[in-house]
Amino acid sequence: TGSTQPQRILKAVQNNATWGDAESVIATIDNYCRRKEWAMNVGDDKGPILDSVVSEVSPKVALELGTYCGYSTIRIARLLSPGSCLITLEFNPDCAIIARQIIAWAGLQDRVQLLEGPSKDLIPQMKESFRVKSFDFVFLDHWKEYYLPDTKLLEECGLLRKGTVLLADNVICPGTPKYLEYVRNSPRYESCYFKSHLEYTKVEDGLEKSVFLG
Ligand SMILES: O=C(CSCCNC(=O)c1cc(-c2ccc(F)cc2)cc(O)c1O)c1ccc(O)c(O)c1
Ligand SMILES: [Mg+2]
Repeated sequence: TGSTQPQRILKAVQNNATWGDAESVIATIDNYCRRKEWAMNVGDDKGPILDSVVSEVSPKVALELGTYCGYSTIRIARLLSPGSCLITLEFNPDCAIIARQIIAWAGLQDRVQLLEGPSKDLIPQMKESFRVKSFDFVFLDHWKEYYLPDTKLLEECGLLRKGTVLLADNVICPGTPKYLEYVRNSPRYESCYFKSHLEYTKVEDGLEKSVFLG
């Protein structure tokens, strides 16, 4: 029984990053995944685009779908102003265990709430159980075929407001054709594409930014 990839990423962080230093955690994970083993983090090519959108929105309440090891969780949380919070949903308990430790290593546990379970079950609980009025920013990075149903669920649950920004990873690779078609053709969204590359590779990928118009 060998180690899992999330366990190896955590070990790299514990061995190389500075406790409480989010930048060193991000750099450590990028170096590890570029040199040792590829992993599905948003990475250091798409990451700065994510950073610029988060900084522009400066959300008070943000949502991430798909935590994995917490790499993009940390990229987002390190840019939040005090008093703001990021809720991140992960369905895989083994990933959640690792992500909590990596988020803590970065010193960001006070701004992040990691919830375990399927997004389709957790999203309808946001208002009552987690006292969310609406989200200012949503980062979609979970199962690619769930982007569209979960976006519709967020709309139906009244969790999007005029101006909410959705940012979707992997719209080219692996691809999210149904989601793209929806946000690019719906009169309720203003969408634009940021061309980049699949993490740690030269393959094309990109982020789609979609503003909910209400
Ligand atoms: O995959 C999942 C479901 S959630 C992750 C969704 N994200 C992706 O699938 C995802 C995939 C790719 C990608 C993969 C192979 C390629 F050849 C090219 C691209 C890139 C990304 O940036 C992504 O975000 C999951 C299942 C069981 C578990 O045990 C668990 O830990 C995770
Ligand atoms: Mg991704």
